[in-house]
Amino acid sequence: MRISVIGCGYLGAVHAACMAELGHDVIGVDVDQAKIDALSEGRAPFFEPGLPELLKAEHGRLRFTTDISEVSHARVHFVAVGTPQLEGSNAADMRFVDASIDALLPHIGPGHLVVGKSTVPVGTAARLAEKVEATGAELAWNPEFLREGFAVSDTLTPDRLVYGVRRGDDRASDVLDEVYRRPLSTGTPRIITDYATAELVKVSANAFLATKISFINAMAEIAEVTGADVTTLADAIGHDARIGRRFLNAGVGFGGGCLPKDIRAFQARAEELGVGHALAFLDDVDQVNLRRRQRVLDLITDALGTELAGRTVAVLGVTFKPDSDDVRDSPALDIAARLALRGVRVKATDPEGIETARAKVPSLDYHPSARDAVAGAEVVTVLTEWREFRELDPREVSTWTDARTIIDGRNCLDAGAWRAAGWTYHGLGRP
Ligand SMILES: NC(=O)c1ccc[n+]([C@@H]2O[C@H](COP(=O)([O-])OP(=O)(O)OC[C@H]3O[C@@H](n4cnc5c(N)ncnc54)[C@H](O)[C@@H]3O)[C@@H](O)[C@H]2O)c1
Ligand SMILES: O=c1ccn([C@@H]2O[C@H](COP(=O)(O)OP(=O)(O)O[C@H]3O[C@H](CO)[C@@H](O)[C@H](O)[C@H]3O)[C@@H](O)[C@H]2O)c(=O)[nH]1
Repeated sequence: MRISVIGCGYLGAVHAACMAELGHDVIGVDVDQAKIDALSEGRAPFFEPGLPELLKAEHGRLRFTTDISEVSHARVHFVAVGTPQLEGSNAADMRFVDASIDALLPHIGPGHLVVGKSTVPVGTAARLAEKVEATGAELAWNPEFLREGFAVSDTLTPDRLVYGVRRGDDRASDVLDEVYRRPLSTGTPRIITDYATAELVKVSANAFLATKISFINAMAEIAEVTGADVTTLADAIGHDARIGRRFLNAGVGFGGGCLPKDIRAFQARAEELGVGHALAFLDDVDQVNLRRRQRVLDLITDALGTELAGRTVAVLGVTFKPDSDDVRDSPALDIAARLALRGVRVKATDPEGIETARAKVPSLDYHPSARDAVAGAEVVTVLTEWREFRELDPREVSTWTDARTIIDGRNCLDAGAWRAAGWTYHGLGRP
């Protein structure tokens, strides 16, 4: 099929490359010239495992452009532009979705299907359908559930596909079935529903995941005043199949370009709809999450005293999660930036996130390796659980620095091994 993908960021670039991998002819469009230049040269504009390989092996089926008129050759148009949090509000900023749909309209007509992938407030698809249908084209909403770090495999082998279509629009579902023929042939569940349900599936999934993380982080707060260990608690409750162990890792909490802004936008939309009370708990989910960042700052103050100016702290990991260079709403980078604001010399490192972090928080002292970052530090913190930090040998780290206080913001280290090597170990929600 001939496909266009409008918006080539973390979602769109992966989607475009994966659609080519599935055998489709794909044109990716973005307004960001630098991104398009990189993609056109076969370079991934951000770090995502597996994406460079797909960009190289595109078999002549993948092109990128800033010229939206080139989409007229395609028949299926995925919209994957950003929906960030509006400044000064919890709501989603819909400017990019609206602008991309307006830009598409002159180039589509009967036989074209526009497919929204961006995460949007419920009601968006119904609003946009009027514009799209006025050209003779159709609209579907096909929310995306990929995780950064696993974006390629999540797109090629999704755990489910959701199509939001106009009631009775079999053609839109048939076209999407054709697009996703390969994953469907391996038994991927597919749910065909209306626009509102599809939009809500997406934000409710993220709200549930955020709630699960904040639940365990709330237990961490209780563990901290009772001497209990939240990691053992998570293992124990996780054995109950109704609860499950995944997404019960207590630590500095959730960040990224999705969960934080999505739970806020969901609340904002519920308020607009007059049912804000139904999602009032998401405010607590957000607050529990943000308190975990303060907890790390408190542990550092406990170790160094309240006068932090002039002290030196090593921060291992600045991205919002491992295997990504994404620092959007990163708890790690937020903690580092708040330390720097208090006059701390923050020696930060990250396997892939130094440049993205530097662009946002230039005031940190960035280093290429953990060894360089910990040298001269008085406290060492691990704030993103990259494998190379999880596997640090505490005896070796002891030869790089005089520091003997380690704060494990992701509960990802072997506490016993660090203590045995002479370190004072602090996890989150652990004795
Ligand atoms: N990142 C993820 O893991 C992920 C997963 C599922 C869903 N989503 C959702 O997908 C959407 C995109 O997220 P992202 O992380 O890829 O954001 P992003 O900021 O990385 O990418 C958005 C891209 O859209 C481009 N853009 C903006 N206006 C445009 C226009 N008018 N025409 C063409 N391109 C335009 C931007 O230049 C940018 O490259 C959001 O709604 C997000 O919530 C993201
Ligand atoms: O037990 C856990 C699990 C995750 N996290 C944190 O939660 C955040 C989000 O993690 P994850 O959900 O793996 O990353 P994303 O790539 O942001 O993916 C989420 O957001 C995407 C965009 O909407 C969705 O498509 C995905 O399904 C959804 O998992 C990260 O900061 C993690 O460190 C925890 O603190 N504890």
